[in-house]
Amino acid sequence: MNEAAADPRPIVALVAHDEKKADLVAFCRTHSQELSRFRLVATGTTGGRIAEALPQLEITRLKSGPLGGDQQIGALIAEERVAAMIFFVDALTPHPHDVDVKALMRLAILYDIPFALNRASAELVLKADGA
Ligand SMILES: O=C(CO)COP(=O)(O)O
Repeated sequence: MNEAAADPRPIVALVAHDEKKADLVAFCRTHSQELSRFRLVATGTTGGRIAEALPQLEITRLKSGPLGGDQQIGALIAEERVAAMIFFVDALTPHPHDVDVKALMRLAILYDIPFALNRASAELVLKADGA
């Protein structure tokens, strides 16, 4: 993440559980112009899916969520480098790394960053961030 210092754009973190990845890709397609004004950082698989579908969007991929990617985004939040987070949550499936997800949300709350857990909220967050 050394390139972060050279990129002055505020970070938007993008995450989606497996069953919601297609929805997040669709959201990113609809809002690709607005999103390109931010530095996009995503968990591994989510970032891969977005990059594959929308190669024009520059995106930094961290580790996969269950392998520490959620915690890496949490660390960026704790370093006060994240302007907003969009996390499409699958509310119907249990996840083995649920503690990581909870920790990530806790940091987003603690550091008072706007974060959206579904599409309707993501639309509002993106609008409110001046995109
Ligand atoms: O599991 C996730 C969020 O908790 C997302 O991680 P991936 O993008 O690697 O699937």
